[in-house]
Amino acid sequence: MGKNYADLHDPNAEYTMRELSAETMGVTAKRGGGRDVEITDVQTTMVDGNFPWTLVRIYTDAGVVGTGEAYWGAGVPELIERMKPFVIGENPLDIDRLYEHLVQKMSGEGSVEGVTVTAISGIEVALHDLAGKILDIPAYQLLGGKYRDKVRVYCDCHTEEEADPEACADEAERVVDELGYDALKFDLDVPSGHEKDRANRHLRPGEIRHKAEIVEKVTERVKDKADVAFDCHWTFSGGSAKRLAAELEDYDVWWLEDPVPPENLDVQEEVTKSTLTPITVGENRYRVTELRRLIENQAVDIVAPDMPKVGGMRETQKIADVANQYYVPVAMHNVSSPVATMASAHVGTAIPNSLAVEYHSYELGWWEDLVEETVIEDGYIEIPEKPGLGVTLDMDTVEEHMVDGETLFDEA
Ligand SMILES: O=C(O)C(=O)C[C@H](O)[C@H](O)CO
Repeated sequence: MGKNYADLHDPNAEYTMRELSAETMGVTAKRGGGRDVEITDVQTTMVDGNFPWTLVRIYTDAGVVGTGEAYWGAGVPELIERMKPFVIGENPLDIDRLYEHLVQKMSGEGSVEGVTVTAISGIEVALHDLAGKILDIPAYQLLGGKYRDKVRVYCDCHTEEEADPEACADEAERVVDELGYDALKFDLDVPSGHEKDRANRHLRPGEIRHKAEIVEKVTERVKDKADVAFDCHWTFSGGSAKRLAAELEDYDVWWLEDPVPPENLDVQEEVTKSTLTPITVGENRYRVTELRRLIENQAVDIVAPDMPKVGGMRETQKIADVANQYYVPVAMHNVSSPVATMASAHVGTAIPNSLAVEYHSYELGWWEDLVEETVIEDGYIEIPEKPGLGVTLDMDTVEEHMVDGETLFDEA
C-alpha cells in the first residue's frame, strides 16, 4: 500500500479560532451570473522537466477546471493533498479569503515560509485560472488590468564550459542572435581553479579576477544588444561579495544576484549599500512579510520573488506594491513550466515596476510543448486575451513526461 500523508492528524488545522471558511464566515449570499460555483476536487501531477514541476488542477461543479503550478520540490503534492478538504465546497472566486484560510489552517505545519507556502501558491495560481474562466476574463484583469501588452523575458544561459569566459560570451551571442532574447543571465558562482577551499565563502583575488573576466567578455560581446545579469546563488561572505560587486562596477551589469546567503538581512543590506552594481535578491524569501523587510531596509536594488513559491499571484503583486513605494523594480525569478511562467507574466503586466520574467528551460527542447499555445516569442510573452491564464495543458506531453508513479489528471 502506498503512503498516505493526506489524513495525518494536525490539531492546528482541525481547529483554529480564526476559521475563514465560507460557512464560519457566513459567506452565503447568492451570486448572480453563474458565479455560484463550488470546488469539487484538487489534483496534482508532477512532470519531470528540467525541474520537477508540480501542476495543480482545481475542479468545480460547474465543469470548469483551473490549472496552476507550484514551484518544484518534494512534499508539495502531499501538502496540496492535505489542504484539499479546506477548499472543497468553497467558491473559487474568493481567492483572497481562500489564501488566508489556507495560510491560517497550515500555520502549525509552517505557512510562514517554505514548502507549505509553495503548495499554497500552486493552489492560488489555479484559482486565478479558474476565476478568470468563470468570469470570462484574462487573469491579469483580476489583478487590476494591464500596464503592457508584452512582458519581457530573460533567458537563463548555460554552457558546458561555464568557467570559460569566451565560451560564455559565445553562448550569450548565440542566445541573442539565434534565439532572439535581449535579456540574459549567467551563473557567476563557477569554480575558477583558484579556489583553496570551497566552503569558507571567501573569494581570493584570482577568483574575483576570473569572475570579472566572465562579466567583461559576456557584456562586451552583446553590448547594446542585450542586458546581462549574473547569479551567485547565495555563496559568498559579505566582504567577498562587496569586493566582487565593486570590481564589477566597471562593466554593464544588469544585476548581480544573491551574492550572499539570504538569511542575514544586515549583511545583505551592507553589501547592497556598498556598491553601484545593482543587487538582486528574493527567490529564497517567502510572502510579503519577508520581502517587505528586504525592500524597506533598502537591502535590494531589484527584487526577485518566485511567484509560484513566494505565495502566488496576488502575493507577488503585494510585494510589487511595497517595492514600488521604494521605486524598486521586480524581476520575477522563474524555473517553472509554461503554466506558472504565463501566470508570472500576468502579474508582470499588472504591476508598474515589472522588469522581466525569467525563462530557465531553453535547453529542454519540449518546454513549449507542455501547452497548446505559444508562450515566449522573440524574448517576450504576449499576454493572452483568453479567459484565465490563457494556456491549455497538452495532456499527451504531460503524460509523456510525468514523474514515474504519477497519475494523469482526470478529464474536466
Ligand atoms: O535561475 C535562478 O536564478 C536560480 O537560482 C535557479 C536555481 O538553480 C534554482 O532556483 C534553485 O532551485
